[in-house]
Amino acid sequence: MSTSSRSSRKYHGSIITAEPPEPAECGVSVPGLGSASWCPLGRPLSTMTQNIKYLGQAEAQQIDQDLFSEFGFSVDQLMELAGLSCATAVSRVYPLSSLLKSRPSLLVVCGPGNNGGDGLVCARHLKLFGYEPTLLYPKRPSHALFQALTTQCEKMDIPFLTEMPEAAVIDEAYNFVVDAIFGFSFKGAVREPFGTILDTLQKTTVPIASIDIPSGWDVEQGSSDGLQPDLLISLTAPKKSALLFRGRYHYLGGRFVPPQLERKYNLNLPQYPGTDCVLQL
Ligand SMILES: NC(=O)C1=CN([C@@H]2O[C@H](COP(=O)(O)OP(=O)(O)OC[C@H]3O[C@@H](n4cnc5c(N)ncnc54)[C@H](OP(=O)(O)O)[C@@H]3O)[C@@H](O)[C@H]2O)[C@@H](O)CC1
Ligand SMILES: [K+]
Repeated sequence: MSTSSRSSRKYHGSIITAEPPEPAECGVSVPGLGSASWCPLGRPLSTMTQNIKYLGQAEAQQIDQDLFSEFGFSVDQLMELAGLSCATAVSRVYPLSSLLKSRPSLLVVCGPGNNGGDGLVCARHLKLFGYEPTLLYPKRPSHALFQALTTQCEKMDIPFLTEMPEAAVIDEAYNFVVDAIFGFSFKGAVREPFGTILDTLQKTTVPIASIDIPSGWDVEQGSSDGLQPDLLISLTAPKKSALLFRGRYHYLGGRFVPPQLERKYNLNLPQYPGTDCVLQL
């Protein structure tokens, strides 16, 4: 199991990036973010983002409900924006020009809920951005939305695997993995087939980009021996477990929160730059 820490994880044969800066090197002024300060867990927080609210599981689910009921959004509307944010963050962190493998290949692993739906949307946008995603979608809900998202990916010639490859095969074939298995509704011990899938992901050495929450982590408490993604894309607002994230890149996405809802939950969201749909925290 690769429970590598922020500073020790090495990525083999995939991405050209410098080693992440040690925390001491992060405590400097970051262009565009103002001067950084430190949270109790030792992660730098810019003055712009240090008041951002980290959500508990119930609160994240309540906000989700409010968006759909009180504020009148549909799931597919928000999922499209969430998935686009994820594809945008991924392309910023792993630009096509940085990939070492001859093809810009990546694996997207999707779970049975809306986090998996975000993964399907993300894969579709990454394909439009010039990447070559492959999907693994082992447990597909019968809901029409997920069937439509699957059809859209099939029609864009995104291949679907029938089973999870071995870790060594993933390292060989893909530049990185997008983890869209579980989001803020994950609870309890991991059930199959996702236990085996997560075990395999932990053995890979290519970078992992997790959508909303590193899959398998408790939404509030995290998981000290679980997945350690390189990139985390928090959607709407980060969840409490994000305070324990030790990867190199933390982005915020899902720029669809109405100001009235932001005020209701005191989210204190940072201002997205210009028209960007993502923001690096
Ligand atoms: N408002 C927002 O911010 C927006 C949020 N969005 C996204 O939605 C995500 C939340 O989606 P969600 O509520 O569908 O939950 P999520 O975690 O994907 O899946 C839960 C499913 O997983 C399963 N399962 C659970 N525990 C398990 C276990 N231990 N072991 C095995 N399986 C387990 C269980 O399925 P079951 O097994 O019951 O079929 C359950 O139904 C959120 O994180 C964000 O990515 C955007 O799309 C739009 C705007
Ligand atoms: K995830």
